[in-house]
Amino acid sequence: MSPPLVVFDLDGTLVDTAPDLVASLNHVVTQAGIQPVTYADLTHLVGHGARAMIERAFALRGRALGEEDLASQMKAFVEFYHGSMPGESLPYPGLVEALDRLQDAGLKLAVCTNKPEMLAKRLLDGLGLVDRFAAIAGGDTFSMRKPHAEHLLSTVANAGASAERAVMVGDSLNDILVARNAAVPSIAVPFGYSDVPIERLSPDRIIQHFDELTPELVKTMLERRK
Ligand SMILES: O=C(O)COP(=O)(O)O
Ligand SMILES: [Mg+2]
Repeated sequence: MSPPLVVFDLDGTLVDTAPDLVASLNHVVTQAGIQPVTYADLTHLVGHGARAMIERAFALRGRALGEEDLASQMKAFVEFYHGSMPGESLPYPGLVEALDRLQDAGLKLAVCTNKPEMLAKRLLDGLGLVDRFAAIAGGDTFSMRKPHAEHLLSTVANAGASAERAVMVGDSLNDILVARNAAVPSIAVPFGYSDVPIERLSPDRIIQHFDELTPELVKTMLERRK
């Protein structure tokens, strides 16, 4: 039997990327003469990939971007964000200890994020976490992304695991939906960037802190789905 696999979302789940996302977004929007975005705006902006984030940030201030403008703003954003990584972004409290615990018990780990793969890998590398994961799939790794089941199922396959032995941990709607679409149990964390209280998304389990993420919890959730 293949070892259990714990698949994590990135922004708002593994890492608090808010300070650098806000700074990088504001680097592009202020250059375009638009009012800066705030931390409070992030719950509406993050979770659907970098392109959608930029489009939404401009739309917040009533500015629609054509394809060409969007592409050049995206390029400026990626350059700035990539160049400043890992910046002030930090893993959430207890995360590293939780990863240790899971790995020590023989569980495998993976990342399924809508962030572009190159940015996800660079960020995790900057934080010394990249080698922890058997697979890291971004929003542009496959032709489908969260909430499409294929994003999670292909991440699981790339990690050499089986969907029957996987759980998904995330902070917002697309994470809970992708898990449901792929028939994988979901664990939600309340400290990320969801625009609605996560209870409303009906995850299979909510943990308040990574201290609660144990091999036993994962195994219990996998048992229950049989
Ligand atoms: O919107 C993004 O860029 C990524 O968000 P995610 O890591 O929460 O999927
Ligand atoms: Mg997230």
